[in-house]
Amino acid sequence: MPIDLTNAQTTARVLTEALPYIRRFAGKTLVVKYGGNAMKGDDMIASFARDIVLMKKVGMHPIVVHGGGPQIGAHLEKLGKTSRFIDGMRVTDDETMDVVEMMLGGLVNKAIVSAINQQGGQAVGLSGKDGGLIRARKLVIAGDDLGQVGEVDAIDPRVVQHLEDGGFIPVIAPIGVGAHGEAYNINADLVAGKLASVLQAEKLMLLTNIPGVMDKAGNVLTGLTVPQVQALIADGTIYGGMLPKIQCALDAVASGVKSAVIIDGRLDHSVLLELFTNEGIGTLIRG
Ligand SMILES: Nc1ncnc2c1ncn2[C@@H]1O[C@H](COP(=O)(O)OP(=O)(O)O)[C@@H](O)[C@H]1O
Ligand SMILES: CC(=O)N[C@@H](CCC(=O)OP(=O)(O)O)C(=O)O
Repeated sequence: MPIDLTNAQTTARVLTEALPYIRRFAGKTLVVKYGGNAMKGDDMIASFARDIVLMKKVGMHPIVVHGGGPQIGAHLEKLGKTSRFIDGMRVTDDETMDVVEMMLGGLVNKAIVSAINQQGGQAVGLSGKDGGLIRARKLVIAGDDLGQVGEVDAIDPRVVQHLEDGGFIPVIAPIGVGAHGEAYNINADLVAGKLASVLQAEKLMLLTNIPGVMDKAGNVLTGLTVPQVQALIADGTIYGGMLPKIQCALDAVASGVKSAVIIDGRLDHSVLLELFTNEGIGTLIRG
């Protein structure tokens, strides 16, 4: 339900409710993964950017990791190429890798950087190649060759920490660099999860195009423990693109990230509603 901030009483209530959360997260790093399905159109990106800038202004350290799967797909289509996916990963030949690098490192990254700067923030766009941020190796799945699809080998967070210290908001495209300087296409959820672990982030927020993890009847499961997630995977309630996402969330909380949340990034102010209200939104996973 949208909040009516033209009403003074509502505004006062919202601010009173938000204050303890602002204090709690001040000075803390939060990794926000912005999925390609939640960035459909300038208004959605502007709303996301407003939330990120507000986080920064009240003293948090948001770090954005973005996807762009649909945007890559649309461009490949223009070139007459259709993608094949194995376990949610786009099989990436050399030509596809060029498009991934152009779309993620270029167009999508700069659209987010620009939107944040428009809202009064100071964003800096990076790919995993910059400052040696993401070292990657080829992802090997038994029986299949995914081409230039990578997995994270190591993260060197220094460039991100320098940007944080300087008051900038890092915006990271999920491209890794291999031992010989070659580019790898990495699922953005994987990068966000690993970065959150390495930075020991307070929270990992995964913004997608569904209201949260749902049960078989379509109800959003607002809170999940690790054993509950395992049961939902085992009985097939969680499948497809949700599998790598939930796995990243589990890995992150297992490695010390306080919590991970899967929320609907298409909602106006989804990030603020999750962070600053008692109920929050989406599905929260704790260790
Ligand atoms: N139990 C579940 N609850 C919600 N979504 C699920 C579930 N199991 C599978 N999914 C699928 O996972 C999708 C989200 O993953 P994905 O499309 O990869 O997101 P993104 O592109 O934002 O990373 C949902 O749109 C839905 O189709
Ligand atoms: C290997 C692999 O599949 N990489 C993804 C990278 C982008 C991504 O993860 O984007 P979303 O978060 O919007 O899905 C791809 O090529 O689509």
